[in-house]
Amino acid sequence: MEKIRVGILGASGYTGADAVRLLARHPQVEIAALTANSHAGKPLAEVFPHLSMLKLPDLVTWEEVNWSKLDAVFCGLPHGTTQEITAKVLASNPAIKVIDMSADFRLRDMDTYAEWYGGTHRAPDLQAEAVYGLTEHYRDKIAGARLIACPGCYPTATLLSLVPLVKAGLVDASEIIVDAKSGVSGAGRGLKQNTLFCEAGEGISPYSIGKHRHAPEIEQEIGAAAGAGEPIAVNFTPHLIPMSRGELCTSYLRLANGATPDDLRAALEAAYRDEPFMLVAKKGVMPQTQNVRGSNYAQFGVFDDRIKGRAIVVSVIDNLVKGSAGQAVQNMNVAFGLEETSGLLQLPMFP
Ligand SMILES: NC(=O)C1=CN([C@@H]2O[C@H](COP(=O)(O)OP(=O)(O)OC[C@H]3O[C@@H](n4cnc5c(N)ncnc54)[C@H](OP(=O)(O)O)[C@@H]3O)[C@@H](O)[C@H]2O)C=CC1
Ligand SMILES: CC(=O)N[C@@H](CCC(=O)OP(=O)(O)O)C(=O)O
Repeated sequence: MEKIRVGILGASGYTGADAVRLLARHPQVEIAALTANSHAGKPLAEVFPHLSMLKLPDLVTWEEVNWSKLDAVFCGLPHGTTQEITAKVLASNPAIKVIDMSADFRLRDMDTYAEWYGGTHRAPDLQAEAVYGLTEHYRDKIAGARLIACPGCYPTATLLSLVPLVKAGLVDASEIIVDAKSGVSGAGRGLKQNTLFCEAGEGISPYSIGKHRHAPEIEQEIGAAAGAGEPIAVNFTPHLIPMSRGELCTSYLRLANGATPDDLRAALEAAYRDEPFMLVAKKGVMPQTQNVRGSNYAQFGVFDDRIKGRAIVVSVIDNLVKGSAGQAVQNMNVAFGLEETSGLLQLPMFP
């Protein structure tokens, strides 16, 4: 079988670089193009010395890429920039499969997109075409898709733990509280004051309280799991914590239809029995980010709440792997009919 020729847009960023790291060892992939913005013209090894052992094309601007020579494109670009670039890529080569790691194509409702991303979408036809790339729950659609919108890292961690519970009617979808923590790489490589060592180290800080753009994304998918007409409300608060990668989301849930926390754990075990990357912790075992660091695994734990009728679910992922580049590679594998775990079986790094 001929190798899939892949281009990675935004290879000088964190998600792009992690896509390079994974795809460089993928047996069915050839990395044929890498793009950057301010770093265009450099070898990737100059930006990321940890990848210096790889033979790779130099970084170029996306305008310099010959799309006719590619089969798949991974986009690790800032949201807002991806929609126009994707429209040009697909106009130039309609056969390319685009696997987008940005937020540009995740929200299906145009008004919701405009409200949370500050304006009208500039490629509405593509937004309508895009398939939400939460692999474990949209595998059939991803298999036939040309444009895959990979979920945000927080929605990935949250939805993987909650969708099976909502689908089974075990929790009240109108009262979900998600308390989320992310390592600093979640904010990208660009310089931002709050991610400086002096400001992010030695402390933990919430941000976007009550108004983070991942809340409507999580609600969209909880709504899809609950079914039309069901009331949905997700309270979502993210925090920045001083570690480079990893994400932990704690969901506080009201039980429904007489369910117990043990029923929730059993539902997750049943939903994910045959899933290669989903780990449901045994009763009493605490999920922690170190258990999945550097890997495409997600781990979930279900706990009793002291308060009757409630339960607490904890999920962990690596934001740059299952939360972006790894899930993107998993989606490419599904879209091209490859073994879904291909290139993704690295074990977590510990300590
Ligand atoms: N970090 C994370 O954990 C996650 C991020 N995401 C999403 O993935 C996308 C990329 O994130 P991340 O890798 O963290 O971001 P980074 O800031 O680390 O990287 C952004 C990349 O985009 C390039 N770029 C910036 N502006 C432009 C432009 N106008 N035109 C073309 N290229 C441009 C940069 O090039 P250069 O450096 O050369 O200027 C760089 O390669 C974002 O949409 C983010 O929201 C999704 C899930 C998780
Ligand atoms: C720590 C941090 O800043 N995280 C980012 C989320 C990163 C991500 O997965 O989301 P998108 O792909 O939607 O950007 C944030 O809260 O905006």
